[in-house]
Amino acid sequence: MIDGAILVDQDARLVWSNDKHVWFSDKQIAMLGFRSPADAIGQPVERIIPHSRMREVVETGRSLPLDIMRYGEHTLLVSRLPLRDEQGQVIGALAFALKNSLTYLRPIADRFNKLQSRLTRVEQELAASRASQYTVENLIGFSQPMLQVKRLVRRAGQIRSAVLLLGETGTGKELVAQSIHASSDRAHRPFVAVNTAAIPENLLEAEFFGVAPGAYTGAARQPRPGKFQLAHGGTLFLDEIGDMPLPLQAKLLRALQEREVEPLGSNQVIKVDVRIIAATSRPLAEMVRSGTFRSDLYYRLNVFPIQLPALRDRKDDLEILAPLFSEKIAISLDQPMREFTPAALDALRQHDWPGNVRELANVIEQVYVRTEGERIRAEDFADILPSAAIQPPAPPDRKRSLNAAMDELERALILESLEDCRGNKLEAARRLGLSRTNLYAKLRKHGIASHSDD
Ligand SMILES: Nc1ncnc2c1ncn2[C@@H]1O[C@H](COP(=O)(O)OP(=O)(O)OP(=O)(O)O)[C@@H](O)[C@H]1O
Repeated sequence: MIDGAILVDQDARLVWSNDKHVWFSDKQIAMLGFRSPADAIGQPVERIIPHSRMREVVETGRSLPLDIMRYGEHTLLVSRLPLRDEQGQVIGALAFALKNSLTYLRPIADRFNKLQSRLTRVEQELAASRASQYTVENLIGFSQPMLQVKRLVRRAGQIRSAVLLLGETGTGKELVAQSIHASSDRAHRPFVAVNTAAIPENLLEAEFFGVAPGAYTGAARQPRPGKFQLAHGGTLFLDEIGDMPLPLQAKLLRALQEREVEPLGSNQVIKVDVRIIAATSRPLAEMVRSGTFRSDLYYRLNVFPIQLPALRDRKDDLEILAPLFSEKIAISLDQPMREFTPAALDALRQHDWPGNVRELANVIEQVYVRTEGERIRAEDFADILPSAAIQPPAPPDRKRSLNAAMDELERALILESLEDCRGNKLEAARRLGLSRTNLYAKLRKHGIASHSDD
């Protein structure tokens, strides 16, 4: 009866899978550089099945007995169960999948598909809407920093306190805010986002608190609700909170403390019940010290902070993010999907990604638009990524000896490799094509400090 079954250990690493592989295609396995599905054993489950919820099962100990999910072209009915030892400790989890080809599942699958298309229609109608579109499964990544973010997101969904999201531009702050809302008990209520930096200062107050009818010349006769009123019962996402002018910070603090707002031109207050998620890419704590951000508002918002990692600090995630964006972009451009050559993935790892995941998506889109070919190769990034690694090496200083130039290049390559492998010398040696002993000798030769003995 079972079309797919997998077993993971308590760290959500794949321990076993049956030989039907409904969750992943041969193509996917090849893309990850594996020779056969057996090579996937021991890998974090999200590396093979990016949207997997098995980690949630091992981390929470709760089963997800009935879930309908789409994997590639299949609609699967998935049951996930935690496995416990005699003391009741979770030691892993088991998942079974049934394809909808089974006749007796047809009615449920048909109903699901019908509901799904109805949902897609409604979602399209609500495109500019107040419902959040993303859940924690849309947060892609299995690196340690990202797994920690997912844990905090789930935790934030269970509490009602304010959340402060800190992270560089493009690290997924809005995506995380939507995921928190979607996993909270306010999920069926509005999610309203307001970007402080995008609104002219003189309009901010009206935007936040609304306008009473006839409040000023030209104001409409109907009252105009502010974002607080629109988010009533749900979540208000205050993006770029660090850009909020000081006078408005005082008014915002008052609204949060009193749980009421006063629309512009009105002398009446309106009760509001909103959960606040604020975000900024600015150093808010420093701004408090320099007096450009109110400390009382900061403490009010900083109840449950979540720091989103920069992409350069979780480069392992590139290998799943890049193919996922490639697939998304191929679909949106109506082109066949292009896989990455290993050298192309390596080129992505060399880049520092100041614009983070948003930049990655843009870069891949540019490759699709500017280049041709079945696969994405390292050369395709030549005019797009300013990374030194993909540029031709700088012309040598003719006055130096060949030996000095070679030494300098060797030192730079070793340092770069160590940085990419986060100091893991065994891995760095493998990438450089050196034996471990040889690498150690070169570290000594170049005076590169050896901090760890991995
Ligand atoms: N972990 C992730 N998994 C999948 N997609 C991601 C992830 N992080 C970011 N993205 C994608 O990157 C883009 C930028 O994300 P988002 O707008 O949430 O970033 P942000 O931190 O709010 O940026 P800004 O500070 O510039 O507003 C979006 O398309 C989002 O879907």
